[in-house]
Amino acid sequence: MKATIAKGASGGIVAAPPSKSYTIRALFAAALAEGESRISNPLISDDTEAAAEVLTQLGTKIERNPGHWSISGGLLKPLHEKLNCRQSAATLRFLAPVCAMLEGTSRISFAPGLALRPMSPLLDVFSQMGVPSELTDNHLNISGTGGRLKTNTVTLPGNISSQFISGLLFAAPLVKRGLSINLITPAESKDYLKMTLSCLSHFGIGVEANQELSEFRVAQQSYKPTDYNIEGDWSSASYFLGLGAIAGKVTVTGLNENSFQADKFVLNCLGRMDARVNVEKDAIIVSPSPLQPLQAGLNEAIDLLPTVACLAAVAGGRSSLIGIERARLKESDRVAVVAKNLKRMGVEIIEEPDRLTIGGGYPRGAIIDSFGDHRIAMAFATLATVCGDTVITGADCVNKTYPGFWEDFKRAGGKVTLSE
Ligand SMILES: O=C(O)C1=C[C@@H](OP(=O)(O)O)[C@@H](O)[C@H](O)C1
Ligand SMILES: C=C(OP(=O)(O)O)C(=O)O
Repeated sequence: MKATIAKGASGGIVAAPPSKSYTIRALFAAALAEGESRISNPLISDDTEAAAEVLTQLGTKIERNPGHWSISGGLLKPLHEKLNCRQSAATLRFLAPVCAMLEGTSRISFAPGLALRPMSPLLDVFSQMGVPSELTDNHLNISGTGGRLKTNTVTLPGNISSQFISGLLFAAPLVKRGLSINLITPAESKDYLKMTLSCLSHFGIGVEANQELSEFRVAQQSYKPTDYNIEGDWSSASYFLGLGAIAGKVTVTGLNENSFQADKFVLNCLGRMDARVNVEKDAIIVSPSPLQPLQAGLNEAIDLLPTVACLAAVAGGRSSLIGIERARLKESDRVAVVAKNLKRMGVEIIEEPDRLTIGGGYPRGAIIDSFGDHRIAMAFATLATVCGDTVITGADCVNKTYPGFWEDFKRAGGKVTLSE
């Protein structure tokens, strides 16, 4: 599908969709809790459907009602059909450790693109545990040992993906005599770990963690069923907060100002760029104004790279974004793809392994290759409102986390034509 973007966006009001990361966390916690849990305002997208599907295949009952899902969990057992994580790395990295704690073999599959993303740190942990696993292309077989491990202390790096640690934290309560997790390099994306700890606590799981989030102790314990409301997604909201800053006044509702979500950092970036931001009780209003260049480290809000790079492309000066190397390990090599597409728009850009230097100015219309990456498509749709004459290819990739994006883009006054 192609999205053709015309110049200008008059602005409007957009309700932030529910958080993808919290929806997947709540689904896993509810599936591990024996009894009935209720998840209100779940995100329905390809990633969350993948999580719901694999958990259903393991025995979770999910009843879909208007506005909430009722989850009957607690009795997970591997079947013999493939557990397909699709493109969702969070689903894969949370599912694999849980399957390692079940009795019997789980056969996991995932989209070819996901096979290009790191999994070895988790496989190394399974080897430490004495849990046999076998990864071939986009298939992962795990012979679960029912929580009986060779060791109750495991180590792994913290600077490749926080999802490995989150996945181990979800599985840890199932381990006989509990599990200790020690990071051999400092954790990055720490806010995502805070999201995991917060979700676990809500479902009755206590975790002892040190201040640096480099050591975790989890006793063997049972998840407790509960009700859980999903807050608005700051990553998805970032595109419309940015649109307000560069095109037309946008009001975004449904965001939690005190959220643990990493991408709340977009407010910090907008503020430092002199954007006109007004935070009200249940609304954030951003109005167009000349933007200042930005020097920022994004290693703790890695999904913001496309959004912030596109804002920097219209700032009055040269911006520098560092701490971005992990963005090369996402649905695309986002550093390279952002650089390639900004160059196509005539934006001056220097790409280095862990830094993008962006000369702000006046981007021109171009053909933007999303490389199938939802965050590339959404960020460049925002930028394209300043110049128009832009076609984004593979525009349906937004379905991974934001199926309603193009409708909301129009709601924010954006002018887009979708075609095959
Ligand atoms: O735990 C999560 O829900 C996520 C963690 C982040 O990954 P990393 O920790 O690998 O950076 C982020 O990129 C991803 O979109 C969602
Ligand atoms: C990288 C992302 O998700 P995941 O790692 O779960 O595939 C994302 O949503 O940008």
